[in-house]
Amino acid sequence: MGKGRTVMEVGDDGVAVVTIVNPPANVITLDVVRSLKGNFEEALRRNDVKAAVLTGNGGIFSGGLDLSILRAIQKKELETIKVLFTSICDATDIIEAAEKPLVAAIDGLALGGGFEITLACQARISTTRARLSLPELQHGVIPGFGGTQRLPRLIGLTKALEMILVDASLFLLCHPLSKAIKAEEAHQLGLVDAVVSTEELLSTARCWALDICESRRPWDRALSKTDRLESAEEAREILNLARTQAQKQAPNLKHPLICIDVIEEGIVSGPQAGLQKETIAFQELILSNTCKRLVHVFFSQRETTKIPGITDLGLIPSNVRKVAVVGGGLMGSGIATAMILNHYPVILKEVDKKFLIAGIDRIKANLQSLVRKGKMTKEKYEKTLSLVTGVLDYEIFKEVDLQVFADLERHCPSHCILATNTSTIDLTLIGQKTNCQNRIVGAHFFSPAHIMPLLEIVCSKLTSPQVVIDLLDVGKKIKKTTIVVGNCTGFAVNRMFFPYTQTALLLVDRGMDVYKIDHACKEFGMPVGPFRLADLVGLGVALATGMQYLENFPDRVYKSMLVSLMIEDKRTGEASQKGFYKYDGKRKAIPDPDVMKYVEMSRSMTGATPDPELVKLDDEGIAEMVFFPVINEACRVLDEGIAVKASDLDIASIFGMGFPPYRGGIMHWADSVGAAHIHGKLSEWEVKYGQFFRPCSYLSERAIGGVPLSAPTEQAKARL
Ligand SMILES: C[C@H](O)CC(=O)SCCNC(=O)CCNC(=O)[C@H](O)C(C)(C)COP(=O)(O)OP(=O)(O)OC[C@H]1O[C@@H](n2cnc3c(N)ncnc32)[C@H](O)[C@@H]1OP(=O)(O)O
Repeated sequence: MGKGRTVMEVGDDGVAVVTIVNPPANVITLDVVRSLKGNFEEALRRNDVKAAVLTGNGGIFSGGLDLSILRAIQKKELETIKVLFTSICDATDIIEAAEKPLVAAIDGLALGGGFEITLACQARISTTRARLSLPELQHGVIPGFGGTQRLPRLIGLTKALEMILVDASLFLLCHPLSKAIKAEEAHQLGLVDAVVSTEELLSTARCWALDICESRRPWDRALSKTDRLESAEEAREILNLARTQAQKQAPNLKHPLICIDVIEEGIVSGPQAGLQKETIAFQELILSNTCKRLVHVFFSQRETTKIPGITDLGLIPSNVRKVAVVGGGLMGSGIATAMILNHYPVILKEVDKKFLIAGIDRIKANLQSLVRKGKMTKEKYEKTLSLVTGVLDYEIFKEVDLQVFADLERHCPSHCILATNTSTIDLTLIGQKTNCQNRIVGAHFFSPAHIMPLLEIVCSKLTSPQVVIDLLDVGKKIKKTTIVVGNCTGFAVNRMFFPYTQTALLLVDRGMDVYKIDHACKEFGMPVGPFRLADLVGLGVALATGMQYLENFPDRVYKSMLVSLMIEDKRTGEASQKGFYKYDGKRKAIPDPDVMKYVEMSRSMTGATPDPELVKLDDEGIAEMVFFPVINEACRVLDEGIAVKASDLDIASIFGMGFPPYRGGIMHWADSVGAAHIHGKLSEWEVKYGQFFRPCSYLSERAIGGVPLSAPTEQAKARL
């Protein structure tokens, strides 16, 4: 938080090069800002300095403001907020008002506050690998170092909004770089003045700075520019459209709307008024629950790869170079696509030619969809597809480093990792007939595997730490968020997911409307409700998973007949165009009154009587009933040691289940609601509706002891 610095070197040409040094990401801390300000003041004072260049050390310009500053402010550990803003405003004011030009030399990433500082410079030169982005909204804040005012003035309102707002329903799950502008595009937009090689970066920036100084190039001050701004009327229309979109995409979030108001203020009342409003809004937003939860998500996501007893052993990842995928069905082809998209050559093995062609066709379809969406060029398509080799035998398996399981021990080299994508089957059973249990690991992808961001790495007690390290490395290279979990039926994500549908089925048997439940879950922030989800994955899969759970956790499975009855009548979900909804062939889900027929049959078969109290529940009440059993199961997962820490379950729930990130993840949200309240409700429902709701001992003990559900076990024990 308080580390990092800038260093200044003055050359014989009269150019001072100021470099941000704060590895690994050159984040902006108070020390960096103070040092930056000190360097500029010195450069302005010195007679031997005519101009300055600002750059970052080690191939990255800056990863933006140090997010732990936000966390410290939220925990009230620090009174830095005013100091920080005064310093940064002073620094950008100095840059912008200076009589000596400052040119930004950008190599690699320039994100958030780091990028915003470059906008106050008189010019920006970048390398070809530069990527510029304003990911602040992903953290529940808005650009706070002048970005809301300078960016629209440099590239126009439409493009600036595109960069700042992203798709509000998706941005919370996106990688901060997913909407980053690449060097070439930045150049076309006029955001970057020249794109050069890494070797030429500093020399070009120095010359550019001197050229400005000697009036051979224009002296651009972003805040005084108006030529790229739309007319007042056009601006109003664009901003209103942005508001409508933001509200539609993320109705539970306020900060995208606040951001639009701040931008508008600058256009209506001028840049100084805009800057002032930006500072006030930024400071208020830091203390919002949304920001607190999203910052928690940022750090929790990075914590998932820190696993005691595995990642602290000093092991170095082996270089996995080639992957074999056995089976080209939906999952296999998705996994193969995820691999080739990230440059891994893949051998796809099938049992016969027909299946092999079908598997390759699925991969082609996955890639073609990216081409259609403009995310991949035709040339890249051919190159990517050429990384797949289809085979019908094991001849070339001797070359592979990682294969997605069958009992192939004898066909693969002795270092090969054998990874299974099973979502339920016990790993030790899978490896029973091999002599390499230490190389057997679960690589649980979520469908569609090339799109869903989570990879659950499942270890048995026999899996070697090296294998986990290697798979974590592959996971990072294929851009997945990874969580490492223990071995049990359903692992972490599916175990938490199961009660989601189960409670919904129970509620329907007790009188509630199918669509009311889905609606309440969507209002809560889930991408789809439990019934729409069941249609998506297929009712057959939902039933089979139910059977697995019945076998393994019979005490907490609610035995509804609804899904079986619908399957019997060939209502199997979206694939058959009817399930809990009817489908119009264009993926639109339409509520179907016919579903009531099955609901009534199910109610009479299970002997469940509608409960008038339940029928009256509002959206919030329904969400509690659906999610408290999910929390209960998450507590069991933690208690059994399947997950290492509560924050891993937060990440698993967000990236695997679609739990709204702005609620901080399942355990973080649970603690905000309070263990005592959750425990009280579950106990009440247990009495009314049966043992399905019985709170587990972990939850009961913590509720009684007043210990947060996400507190580490030792802390909990110490306090109990
Ligand atoms: C006032 C302003 O408008 C407000 C802001 O600037 S808000 C901040 C905007 N910046 C961002 O959102 C960028 C956040 N960072 C990232 O997206 C990614 O870390 C990155 C793309 C920079 C690098 O990714 P990658 O190479 O995969 O490395 P990653 O593991 O994520 O980060 C390396 C380390 O830097 C830390 N880090 C990176 N950016 C950070 C940031 N902005 N604040 C604090 N720590 C940060 C990470 O926590 C990690 O630390 P660790 O090794 O102790 O876990």
